[in-house]
Amino acid sequence: MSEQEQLRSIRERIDGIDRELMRLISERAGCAQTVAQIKRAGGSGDDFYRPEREAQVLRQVKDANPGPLDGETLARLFREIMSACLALEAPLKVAFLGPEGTYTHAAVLKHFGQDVQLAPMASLGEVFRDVEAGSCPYGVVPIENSTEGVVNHTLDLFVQSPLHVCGEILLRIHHHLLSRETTLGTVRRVYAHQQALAQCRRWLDANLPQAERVALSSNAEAAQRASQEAGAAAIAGDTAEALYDLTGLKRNIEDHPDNTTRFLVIGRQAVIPPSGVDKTSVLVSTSNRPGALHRLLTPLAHNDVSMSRIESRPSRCVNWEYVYFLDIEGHSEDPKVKQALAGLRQESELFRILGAYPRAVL
Ligand SMILES: C=C(O[C@@H]1C=C(C(=O)O)C=C[C@H]1O)C(=O)O
Repeated sequence: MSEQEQLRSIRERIDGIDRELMRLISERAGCAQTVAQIKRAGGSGDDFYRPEREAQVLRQVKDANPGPLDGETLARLFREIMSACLALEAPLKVAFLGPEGTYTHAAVLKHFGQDVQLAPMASLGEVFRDVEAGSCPYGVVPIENSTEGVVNHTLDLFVQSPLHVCGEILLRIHHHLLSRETTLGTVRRVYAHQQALAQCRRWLDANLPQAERVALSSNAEAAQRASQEAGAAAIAGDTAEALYDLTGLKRNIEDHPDNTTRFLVIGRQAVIPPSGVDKTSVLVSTSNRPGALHRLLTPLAHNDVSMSRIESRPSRCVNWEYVYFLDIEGHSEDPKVKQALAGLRQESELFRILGAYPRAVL
């Protein structure tokens, strides 16, 4: 067979597979519509999103992946199929720290897929308020970065808010130097969010020591300025690069190659049913007595429950008193975790389960 004949034959096979895929995806979408009818009849209101079920579907895809695509890639494709199916049941609107082009925007798309409705907000406080008021059922906020640490403002907002954590998103952060300029030599000013400036500090010191660094409220705003100003560059990611039509003067300038930001999905739903691989976040406080923190954490050790994170913040009520944010492996309804939480509750003055939710799959 000639090369042309071989290609024609294999492309006919691909066409056949695509028709079959189309039929199967449409059949799947029809099932999602039936699910919507059942949920409506059961009085679920308009919130059809089920984080635990979506996490299970994505995990099954990764576990059963026959190759040659890697599990992550296959799961991303299924992420988009589910996003389209959910949009058919009822459109899902998500508030996030805007404007469009921020890393939080990228996190929203990674977690909810392209069919989500975007509601960009001007500040973290507005994201919380919008979800509290019910304008959006869910919101997405940054909580910590592997290089720069915790986002204190988000933690403080949780203390005041009745909202819960419904999910987490891990996003590898790649920073690019974007500009209208074509060489580093003509860049006199670099705009970025203060976190991005910090995450690229060493690269900037080595490659643009003379350029002025200007912190702005978001990387997207930085990209917008760089697109309008001669001699300016911005540090931002892929989403901003495409949106503001800038060229990447230098790509991946983050000082740590595994630079990752963790985001939380916030919502009004108190506890998400167990997905099988979950986390629980709690907010506790204790009096300022010797051994208080030790006593607080003892129930976790006694019940063999791992804590993956602890952060402290000033209580803002009494000087030198602190509230603690704990992330625990497992779901608040798992027997071991339930017992550990009961012990923790007894030892603490303030105790609130912020949420139990699926661990990030993608
Ligand atoms: C179809 C459902 O509704 C939504 C869509 C899902 C999907 O397409 O697989 C999964 C969970 C829900 O967010 C369901 O609850 O099963």
